[in-house]
Formats: sequence, structure tokens, C-alpha cells
Amino acid sequence: MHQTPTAHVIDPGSGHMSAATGRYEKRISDLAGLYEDAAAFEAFAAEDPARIVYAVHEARPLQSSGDLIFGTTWMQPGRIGREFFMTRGHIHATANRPETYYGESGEGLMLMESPEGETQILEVRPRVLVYVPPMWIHRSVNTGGTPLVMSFCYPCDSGQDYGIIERSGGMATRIVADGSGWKAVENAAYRPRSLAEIDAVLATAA
Ligand SMILES: O=P(O)(O)OC[C@H]1O[C@](O)(CO)[C@@H](O)[C@@H]1O
Ligand SMILES: [Fe+2]
Repeated sequence: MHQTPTAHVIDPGSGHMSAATGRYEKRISDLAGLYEDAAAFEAFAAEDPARIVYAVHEARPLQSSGDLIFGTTWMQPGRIGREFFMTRGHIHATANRPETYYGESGEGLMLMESPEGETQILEVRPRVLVYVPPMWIHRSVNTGGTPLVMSFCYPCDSGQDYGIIERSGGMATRIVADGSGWKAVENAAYRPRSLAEIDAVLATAA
């Protein structure tokens, strides 16, 4: 039985995608532990715990392999202390699965880290497509003053592993305000992965 082809209209401002099969939101209260300035986070969360930081529309297929998951991420502008709003970040649970992101509106960046700890940063803006190759941890950051909207696409058997970032005390690099722009700074709490952990990640790709 073939699935029926579909077309989806994306609103670049709101990130709404027609005929999505799912939608979820991440609120400030869901994002404890991500930001370097714990006191600033607590103050922000106490003031407005229900504040939405990002929202996702997605279409998930019926099949469990060989198919795609695609949709949009809408991210509010804002900062906790000097650090810009960002997604939780993850590596795909099957680590050799890639992903693309396409800028719909706003400006931001894709912060990526290899299991070995190399950082790569690519800016996202409208009409820029960012390719996240297999094996890269990835996190989106809204560095602008308006919502950042991106559409994304990845294999439906990728899965998301958030533990890899938690175990290393965050990603190696943080994105912080610098005048009217941004800069990358070292995360002082970062603990590089052991060879055993790196090998375990690489093994999921075998
Ligand atoms: O799952 P996270 O790391 O919170 O970030 C959400 C982003 O990642 C995705 O899961 C896609 O990989 C999208 O939902 C969104 O772009
Ligand atoms: Fe992903």
C-alpha cells in the first residue's frame, strides 16, 4: 500500500505548517540546566515559567525506516543572562543519521559538536540551508531580535539522544551576546568525552 503524497504550506513568520501530524512546545520550565547562569535562569523561570521558548510543527510518516520526518521549529528571541535562547540539543540516537535545516525567517545559528569535541558553527538566515552531517551533536540558537523559524528534515529512524550533552556538562561552546551581535565562548563546565564514550557513539552508527 503506497502512502499518499502530501504538500505542506509553511508560514515563515509563525512556523505553522499545514497538515502537520504533531506539534509541541518547550517552555522555560522544561529547559532547566541548559544555561550557564543558573541564577538568571531561576529568576526568569520564576517570573514566567510558562513562557514558550520554542515550538515545533512536524509531520511523521507511518513507516519506521527509510522515510522522513520534517517540519518547522519556531524559536522566540531572548536571553538568559548573556546567553541566547537555544534548543536542548541532541545527537541522533542512531548517530549516523543526518539532518537539514532551512532558514525561513529571523537569524540564528546551528551550533554543532563532534563526539570528539570539535565545534562548528553555521549561521542560519532566510534561504540558507544548513546540512548537519551524520555524527554531529546539534543545537539551534536564536541570535536575533525576532523569532527564528527554520524548516527541518531528517530520517524517521534517527531518534534523539539528549544524554550526550548532559554527561559532558553541556556543549563545549556557548553562544553569548557581544554588543549587537554574538560570540562563541568556552563552556567552563564542559567535560570532554572519554574514548570509551566516543567509541560507544561511533558504534551506534555501525
Ligand atoms: O529536540 P531539541 O534538541 O529540543 O530541538 C528541537 C529541534 O530538533 C528537532 O527535533 C529536529 O531534530 C526539531 O524538533 C527541532 O528543530
Ligand atoms: Fe536532530
